[in-house]
Amino acid sequence: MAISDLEFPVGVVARSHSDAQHLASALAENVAGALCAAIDSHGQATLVVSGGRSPIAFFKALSQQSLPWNKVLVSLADERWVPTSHEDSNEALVRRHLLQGPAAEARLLGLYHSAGSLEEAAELTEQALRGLPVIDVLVLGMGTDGHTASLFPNSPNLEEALSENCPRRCLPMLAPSVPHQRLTLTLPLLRAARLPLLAIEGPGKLAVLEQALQQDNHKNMPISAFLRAPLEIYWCP
Ligand SMILES: O=C(O)[C@H](O)[C@@H](O)[C@H](O)[C@H](O)COP(=O)(O)O
Repeated sequence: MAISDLEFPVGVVARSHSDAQHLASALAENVAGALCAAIDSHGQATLVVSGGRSPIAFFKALSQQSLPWNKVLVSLADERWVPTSHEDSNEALVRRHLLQGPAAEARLLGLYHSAGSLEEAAELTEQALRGLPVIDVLVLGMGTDGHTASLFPNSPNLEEALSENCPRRCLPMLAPSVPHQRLTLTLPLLRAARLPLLAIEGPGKLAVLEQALQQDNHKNMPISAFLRAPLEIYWCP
């Protein structure tokens, strides 16, 4: 099966790439172009990316793009509630693979805060995110359970985080995989992105995407809350 076999809502564009490196290069060029357009339009650009393993090639390709990186603010769709020195930290991943070379000049608004509890940390992140402009470019990933960001099925707070009028920008979440404690941006903030992109790889995730399209159940497969216009999907076998 290929992504061209799937039926998407109007306004959702899905493209297949020959392999992970070609996907990463195409995604990096598209994101760089959108960041430049945002800077031309309103003087700065806000990029929100996801963590995990898949984005590393994309981060490396994007970091080498020539653009006014000093006018770019980078933040995260979610974070593991671990110190930024921890190997599982998404902030550390972004600093290690994206904020290098030309992109080292970008500013980073991380989500991690040390606190007595995950809930207290989420409150601190909520305050910090009050300064986040409208997201110009959002790059989401997807897990094989249909989660995106840290919007995990069956997680406490999921219903609130997926609410269209959720008053919070950030909520604490629990993941089935370690590190269990997470911080996630919520649906209204993510959905307000001017250019939302989804990057997934492999036949397994394509099957999950097909299931999410068929079920259209945000609680069971949170990714389905984002399978709507405008969305560009990048996939490779
Ligand atoms: O913190 C994270 O892990 C990500 O933000 C998460 O939402 C990721 O996008 C998916 O879990 C896919 O991860 P992989 O790219 O590693 O499959």
